[in-house]
Amino acid sequence: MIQIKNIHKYFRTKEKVLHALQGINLTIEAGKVFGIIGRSGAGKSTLIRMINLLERPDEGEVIIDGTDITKLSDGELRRLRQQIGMVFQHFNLLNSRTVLDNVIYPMRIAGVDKATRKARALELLKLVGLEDHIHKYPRQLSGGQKQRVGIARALTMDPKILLCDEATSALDPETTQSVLALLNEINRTLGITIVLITHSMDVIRNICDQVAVIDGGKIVEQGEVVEVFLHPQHDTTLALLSESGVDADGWKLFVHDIQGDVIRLTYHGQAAAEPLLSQISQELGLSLSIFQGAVGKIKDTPFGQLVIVVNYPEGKSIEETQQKMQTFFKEKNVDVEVLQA
Ligand SMILES: Nc1ncnc2c1ncn2[C@@H]1O[C@H](COP(=O)(O)OP(=O)(O)OP(=O)(O)O)[C@@H](O)[C@H]1O
Repeated sequence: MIQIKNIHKYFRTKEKVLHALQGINLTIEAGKVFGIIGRSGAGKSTLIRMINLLERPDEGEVIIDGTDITKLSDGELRRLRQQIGMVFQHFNLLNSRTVLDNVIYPMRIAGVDKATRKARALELLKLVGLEDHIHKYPRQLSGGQKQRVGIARALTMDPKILLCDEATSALDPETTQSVLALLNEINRTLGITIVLITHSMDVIRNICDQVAVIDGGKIVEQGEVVEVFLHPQHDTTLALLSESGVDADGWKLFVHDIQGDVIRLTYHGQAAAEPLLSQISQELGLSLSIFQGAVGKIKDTPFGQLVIVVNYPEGKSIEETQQKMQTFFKEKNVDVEVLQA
């Protein structure tokens, strides 16, 4: 487990002092994929680099499996860093060395014997799907292939933690998907904790279990990805979601044409597979129209979010029908918000 406790970081330049991280607290459970999202300059890189102390905090603690790593000696820190792999946005490969040599390199520095390091490199290059490219040089590879080399290299010392610093930002959408799928597989099969930073909600939605939203050096929202996606609280989260096409307020465009109650239904898991709308409309004689909808997957969880307009049948108590509708959705674990009545 990684615990970041009340971290502060200041950058001092000639002109000013910048308070880049302002009291960050995070708990990252072992074996999870944890995403940190924020805009440019929010403090993401500074924060992720605290986890292997490439950046040192001015205040606060970074505790990994019970040890405050800010208190380690240089030798202890060197050993700890071997357990923390890192993947970079621009791959950071050695251009004059082959793919195989790039992966062997960190093991050579760590003093692993020749036969072991070659066998391990070949095994990892197979894992990332590059067994046919081992004698090529980085310039002969696509962006996605270069990142796969970066990932293989990060895994050489059997790390417990993999830090991904904007690992897919330089890649096109299709290649991004395949690299994220690889990271997902590594997390699942090897049980490695992954911490990634990104400015893309799609990356978070695809592979993260938990997310923290950082803005101006502070965490403004954090939680399970499903919760943060479906019930965002902070303006920054809403803005980031809206930029990635999840616009919770689109229905307002039609507000003047709407007659009836406007209701947002949010559901995930089992409820996504049930014909809830036809069931409730038949049971209570409701007239329902869908004004806005999003259905999809958040990591492995199917979800749906619908904005519907409800008109109640004549001759029955509206309050009673509303009550029955609320009870029905509650029993099905569907969250109901009345947006306009
Ligand atoms: N070594 C440094 N010296 C001075 N200021 C720095 C230094 N490193 C980062 N900063 C400043 O700290 C703030 C946070 O930077 P950081 O790189 O962590 O943000 P980020 O969210 O990763 O941004 P990006 O997405 O653009 O990489 C920024 O205002 C940045 O200019």
